[in-house]
Order: sequence, then structure tokens, then C-alpha cells
Amino acid sequence: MLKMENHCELLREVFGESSDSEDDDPQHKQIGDPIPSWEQIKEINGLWLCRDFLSPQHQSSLISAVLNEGWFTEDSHNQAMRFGDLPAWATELSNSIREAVLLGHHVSKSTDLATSNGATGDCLLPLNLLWREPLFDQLIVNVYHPGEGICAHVDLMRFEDGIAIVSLESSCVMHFTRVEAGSNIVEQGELHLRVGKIPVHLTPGSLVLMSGEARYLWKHEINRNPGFQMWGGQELIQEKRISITLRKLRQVE
Ligand SMILES: O=C(O)CCC(=O)C(=O)O
Ligand SMILES: [Fe+2]
Repeated sequence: MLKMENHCELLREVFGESSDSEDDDPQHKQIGDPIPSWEQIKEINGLWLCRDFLSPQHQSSLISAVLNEGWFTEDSHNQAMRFGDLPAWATELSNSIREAVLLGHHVSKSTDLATSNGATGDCLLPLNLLWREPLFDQLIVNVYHPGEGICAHVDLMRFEDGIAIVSLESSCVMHFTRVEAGSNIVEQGELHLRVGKIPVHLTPGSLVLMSGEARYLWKHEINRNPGFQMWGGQELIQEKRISITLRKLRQVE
């Protein structure tokens, strides 16, 4: 862990001094804010989870901003997509993602985490993706009512590498399965156990980052049918869940 003085110094270096007018804004990092802690999903190269990405206050303001868009005024509306210029709150969210990754890079460098097990998948997000402009230009907001989820898929190739998912309001388990796992199960029964589904617990305010293998070689899904949302030996209580997915469209040449 970084010592507090280093932390404050680092925040000043990366974000500058915070002005008084920003002090009440939950979207702005403050000196003294906790450094986000990143967890690598060790079975899947390029998959990272930041559980404390958004403070409760930031979650509420984000939910209000999303609902204020008026996209979900009817119960039948459960998905909104935007391309190009994103709403201000989504641009702020992208900036927060970049900040959290930068802080994560700093922490891992200062604790030698980055080199501890050598693999290239240890990088939170490759720097060429982190510094592209804009970081994201496509947004999907999904609203899931209890029982609703999303089938196993790899995100479309029309999107670049480097995908972020922010979870709000209620927890769920997202399962990851290797793209070729289906054929492995048929051909070599036992392999199924080894490469089977990897569950990841997405709590409100958490951020998932997928790049490289996690983005291209693994499918992700949320199955909210009875018996599939197990965590810690218990079935999660389902409530409405909102997710915000940010991606960048591939340039067509
Ligand atoms: O809602 C989620 O958490 C995932 C959404 C997703 O995978 C997608 O829109 O491609
Ligand atoms: Fe997806």
C-alpha cells in the first residue's frame, strides 16, 4: 500500500490541486480519497475488477444523471445506446476510469506488483488504449429487472479492445467462459472442469476492465435464472441492476 503522503503527492501530480468549487462534487477526486484497489482475475488474462471504483455518493449522482436522460421512462425500455459525443456524465466517468487505471499503474509500480509474476496480462490496460482519444465513444446503459440477464457473448469486433463495465444498484455474478470451451467439453470431458466458467462478483459501484484475452478469447454472460446467481454459497437477492458499458468504435479504413 502507498503511504498517505505519497498518495497525496501522487494525486497532486496527476490531477493538480483541487479547487474549492470542486470540493463538493462527487465526480472529482480529492486529495485524501482512497486509492482504488484493483483485483486481477487470475484465470483470465486482461480481466480486472475495481470494487471500490465509485463511492456511494458518486453512485447516487451517476444513477440520477442516467435516469435524468429520460431513456427509461417506460418499463419496456431497458437499453439505451449512444455513439460519438457522450453525455457529460459519461465523459466524466471515462475520465474517472482513466484516473483509476493511472493510480493503479502507479501503485503496482511502487509495490513491484507489475513484475511479481511476469505475465503481460498483469497490465491493467495497455498504454496505447489508455491514452487513445477519446478513451470511449460508445455507451450502452442496460437496465435489468430481477431474472433478466445477458447471454454469453464476445463483444462485437466493430469495437476496439479495452471495454469497461460499471455496475450500479444491485450485485450480480458475471460468468466468463473461454470461447473454445464448448468444443473442449465435447472432445475432452475433463477439460471442462479446468476451463469451466469463471464467476466474477460485480457489486454496485464496481468497474470491470476487459482487454486482450479477456475481451477476445472469453465470453461473458449474466444468467439470472434461479440457481445461477450463487456467491459465497448463497444465491444473491436480485433487484434491479443498471450497467454502463463503455467502448470505442473501431475506425473503418
Ligand atoms: O450489463 C453488463 O454488465 C454487461 C453488458 C454487456 O456485456 C454488453 O452490453 O455487451
Ligand atoms: Fe458484453
